[in-house]
Amino acid sequence: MAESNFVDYVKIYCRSGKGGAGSAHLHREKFITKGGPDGGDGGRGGHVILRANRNYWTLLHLKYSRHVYAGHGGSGGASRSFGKDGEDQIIEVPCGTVVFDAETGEFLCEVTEHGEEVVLLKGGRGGLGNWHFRSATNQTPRYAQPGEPAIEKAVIMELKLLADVGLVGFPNAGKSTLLSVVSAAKPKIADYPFTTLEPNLGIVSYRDNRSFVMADIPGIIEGASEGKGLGLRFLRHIERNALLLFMIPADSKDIREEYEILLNEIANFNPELLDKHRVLAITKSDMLDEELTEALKADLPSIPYVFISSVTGQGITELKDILWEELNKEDNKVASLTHRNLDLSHRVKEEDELLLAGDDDDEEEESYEEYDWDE
Ligand SMILES: Nc1nc2c(ncn2[C@@H]2O[C@H](COP(=O)(O)OP(=O)(O)OP(=O)(O)O)[C@@H](O)[C@H]2O)c(=O)[nH]1
Ligand SMILES: [Mg+2]
Repeated sequence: MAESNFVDYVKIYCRSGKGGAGSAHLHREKFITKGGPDGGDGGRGGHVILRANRNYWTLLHLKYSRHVYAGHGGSGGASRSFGKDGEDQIIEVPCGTVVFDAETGEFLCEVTEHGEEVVLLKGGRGGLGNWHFRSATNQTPRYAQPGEPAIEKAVIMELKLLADVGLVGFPNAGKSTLLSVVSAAKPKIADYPFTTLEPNLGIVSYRDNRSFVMADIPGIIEGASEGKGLGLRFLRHIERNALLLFMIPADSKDIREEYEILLNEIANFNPELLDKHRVLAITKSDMLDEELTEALKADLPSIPYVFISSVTGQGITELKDILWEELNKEDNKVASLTHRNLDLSHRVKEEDELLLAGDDDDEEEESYEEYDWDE
């Protein structure tokens, strides 16, 4: 298989900048040999900052930037001159990026709104120059604070697509076909299971220039929660959707049973998914006549439903109406954000270990702890 452009997982080694050292300079002039202390403060070390940018849709641009180093703060100088602040490093990511500690799997932060910024690693504070340490007993202190040390951390970034409607269904149910008729997206469509191997997003335009986002994900089969088929890895992309659209073909052996299986699989992945509003689309309804349609209606799950055909266009407008109505219900305004600690162990590759092992840089340790910054 060709290498995918859809990157929803990267591991990056980040380091903030250390604070610049304060200066211990003593003032000197032609006729003043022992002037007062005039050492300036060190500059702040650069932060590593995460910023959401809606122009990115994947983490592909970060795939090969395995190290991100912010600049160190400059040292303070004579005449109370300040050291320069270290340069911040800004990592631009798509909205919906979640960051975990690569070693512990602990949730660190996430950004959802365009332009939202989070300081991932704080730069070290600059040390105070000796000028600050004058006292009645010591007019010429010869010490100054070192800068605060840098922070280093390997992080894992994961992308959770932000869509309003997530499509849930067995392979071949017609999910991608629907997306292709209601949006400009051009997902691959074929008459065999598992055509879709990675999520597709499409913008569905609705009346009066309104729109919503639909996510087409790979099909789910019974046993997916135990790893069958493509497993449930892609289900995290519907964790934050406001609404789940179940898609079951009209020629399904048993619509109700298929619905129960799907429900069960997603509940195994994350029970919170059951809190979401659900709508059922019976797809490929062009294969039905009126009599069959009525017969099927008699035994459907009790959620809003609509018979659709992506081929003839039957029910598509009605479907959009139902989706829009459900999306805008009072209790459905914000999709709940889940911060579960994902088990990342299966995704850490050997090369990542090598990458981490090679990162020891032997910088001299400064005895920073002696200084109580909060005093
Ligand atoms: N008759 C009919 N066939 C349809 C309709 N929608 C989709 N199909 C056919 O069903 C097959 C599967 O469609 P896809 O859209 O690829 O199905 P999918 O749910 O995305 O499948 P996976 O990606 O494998 O999970 C294709 O051969 C489509 O042409 C429909 O409304 N009517
Ligand atoms: Mg598909």
